[in-house]
Amino acid sequence: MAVLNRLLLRVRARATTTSYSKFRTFSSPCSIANPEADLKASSSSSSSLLGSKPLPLRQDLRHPVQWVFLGCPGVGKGTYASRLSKLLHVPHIATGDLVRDELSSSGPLSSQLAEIVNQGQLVSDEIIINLLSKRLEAGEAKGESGFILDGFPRTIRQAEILEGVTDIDLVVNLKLREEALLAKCLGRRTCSECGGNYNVACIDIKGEDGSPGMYMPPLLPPPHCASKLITRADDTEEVVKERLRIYYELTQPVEEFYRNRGKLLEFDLPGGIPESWPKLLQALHLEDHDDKQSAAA
Ligand SMILES: Nc1ncnc2c1ncn2[C@@H]1O[C@H](COP(=O)(O)OP(=O)(O)O)[C@@H](O)[C@H]1O
Repeated sequence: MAVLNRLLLRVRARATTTSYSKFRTFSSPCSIANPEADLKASSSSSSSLLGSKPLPLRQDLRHPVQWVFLGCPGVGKGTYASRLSKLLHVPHIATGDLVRDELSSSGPLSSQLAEIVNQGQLVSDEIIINLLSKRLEAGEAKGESGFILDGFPRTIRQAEILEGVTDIDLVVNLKLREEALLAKCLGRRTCSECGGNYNVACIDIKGEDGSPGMYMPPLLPPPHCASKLITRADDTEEVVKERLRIYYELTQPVEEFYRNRGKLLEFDLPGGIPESWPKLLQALHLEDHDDKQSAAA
């Protein structure tokens, strides 16, 4: 990660340069252990890797992973990325959190960011790379290595920048039925004291015309958080719809970018956390991982 950060800093310094290919200087320490076995395993799960290259799964977990989580607003990227980061002992770096931290500070960017974020727009690549570099720098000082990125890259340009500075091992594309996304965003709550994330939405989609139903129970806060819940300013119906529109326009092409490189793992969430978590672990070949209970805590 130290190298990634140094390279991102160089990108930051040259934010106006259009070609980033010159920053491609090293490859990931992670290796593919058994792509053929992985191909078989994945064809029997709810996930699929549609790229032309062998599956980049079952990597050597003695090395820290370098993963990216993609998915629409409300799909649960933060929830699953954070659980996996505990399991794999790598930092979960969510650019949305970095933006919100900056927003709540009295820093010079704060009011400029508020306007952009509260309209559901993306902030500039320059600002995001700046925030990401700072976060990586701080992590490096603490001895962090590897990462699970959530919310970055969000545009083809960001994906090209990232591809130019490091080797991403795997991109997990979380997918959830469209009907559930808006409700999930509108139901999101955070405890203003402990930062715990909850969801008060109860998703109950009835199966019809051969399509299966889906039930996602609310994730309710414990009593000591219940009176301290806050809602994100950008989780209003109008803004969520705009964020979804922007996702389809600017971020969905990033799926194709990684699919073409054989790095994309498509994972359809079958329901709530109790149903989805074990299946996700299975798709990632982590079902036997020693620490999986602690990650769920
Ligand atoms: N990689 C990024 N590029 C540009 N803007 C970003 C990026 N990551 C986060 N943001 C800004 O932060 C906001 C919140 O991000 P996030 O929490 O990831 O939202 P979501 O729930 O829509 O996935 C985004 O709507 C956007 O304004």
